[in-house]
Amino acid sequence: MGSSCESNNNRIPVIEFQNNDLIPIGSHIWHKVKDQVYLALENYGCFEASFDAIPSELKSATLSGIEQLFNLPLETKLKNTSKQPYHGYIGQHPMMPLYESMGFDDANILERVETIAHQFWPQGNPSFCKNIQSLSEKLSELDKIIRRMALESLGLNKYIDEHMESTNYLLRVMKYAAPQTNHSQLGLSAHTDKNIVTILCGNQVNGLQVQTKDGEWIEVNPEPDHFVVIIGDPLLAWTNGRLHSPKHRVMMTGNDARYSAALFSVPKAGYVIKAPEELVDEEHPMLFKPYDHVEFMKFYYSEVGQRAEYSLKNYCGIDAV
Ligand SMILES: O=C(O)CCC(=O)C(=O)O
Ligand SMILES: [Fe+2]
Repeated sequence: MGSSCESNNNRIPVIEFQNNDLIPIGSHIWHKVKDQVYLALENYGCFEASFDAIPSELKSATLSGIEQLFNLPLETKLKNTSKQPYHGYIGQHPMMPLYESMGFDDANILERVETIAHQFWPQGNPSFCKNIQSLSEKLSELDKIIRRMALESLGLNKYIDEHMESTNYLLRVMKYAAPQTNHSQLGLSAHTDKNIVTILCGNQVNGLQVQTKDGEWIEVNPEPDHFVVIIGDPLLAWTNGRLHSPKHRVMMTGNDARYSAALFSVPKAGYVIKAPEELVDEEHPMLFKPYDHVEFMKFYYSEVGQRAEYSLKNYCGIDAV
C-alpha cells in the first residue's frame, strides 16, 4: 500500500500506481496519487510510473518479441504499411541511422494486431500478438487513469467521458541499434509528442532524455519494471498551457541495442482540440486556436512543419498580447 513521489534536479518524479488501491475512484489513495500526477505533469510534463497491473513477465516477453520482429529481413519489415502517415515501418534515415520503428494501430484490439503481424509472419505468431495486445490494453488503462486524474485536478470532470472517447491507441515499437562507441550518438531527435499521452517501456538499455522547463537535459533511467509517462502537445493545448509537454530525445552509447514500446493515445480525426472555457480567462488567454489533430499532422509532416521549431505554435498558436 502507499505511494511515493520523489523528484530532484536530475530525476523526474516517480509515482506508484497500485491498481487495487485506486479503486474505487475517489478513494483517499486515488486523491493522493492524483495530486502527485498533477504536480508532475504541471512541472515536468512527465514522470516514471510503477503499475502493478502489468506483470514484469508480460513486459519482458513483449520486448523479446519486438527484438525478434526487428531481426526480420528489411524487406519483410517494409511490409508494415499503414493508412496513417508514419504509422508503418520507419528506418534507414540518414539523420537517425540507429533508429527503426513500426506502428500497430488500435493495438489494444487483438484482430487488428493479428492483421499487422500477418504481414511479417504469414504463418501467424499468436504469442507475439497476444503480448502486444495485452500490454497495450493494460497501458491504456493507465493512460485513462492519468487523464482522468488530470481532468479531475482541473475540476473538469464533466469533460472526462468526451476525452476518453476522443482517442484511439497506437503502439509504436522501436529499436535503437548499438552505436558501438562510448561517444553519445543520436538515437531519436528532440521532439515533443503529438498525441495526448505517451507511455513508454524499454529494455534495460537506457538513452531517453527529457528537457526540464529550465532547459536542462536529464537522463531518464527508469527502474526495470517502471514506465515513463509523457504528455504531448494536444494536452498542453487542451489544458491551455496548464500541463507541460516536454521535449525529449534518445541518445545512445555502448554495445547494446535499445528496444522500446510506446503506447500513444491519439486524437480521432474530426475531434476538435479546444481549451474549455473554464481554462480561459484574462490571466490565461487562449494559447492555441481550436484544431483537428489529423489536419495538424498533415502540416507537421510537410516541409514547413518539419522545419518549424514549435510546429503546433506555428500551425495554430495565438500570440498573447
Ligand atoms: O524510445 C524511446 O524511449 C522514446 C520514443 C519517443 O519519444 C517517441 O516515439 O515519441
Ligand atoms: Fe516522443
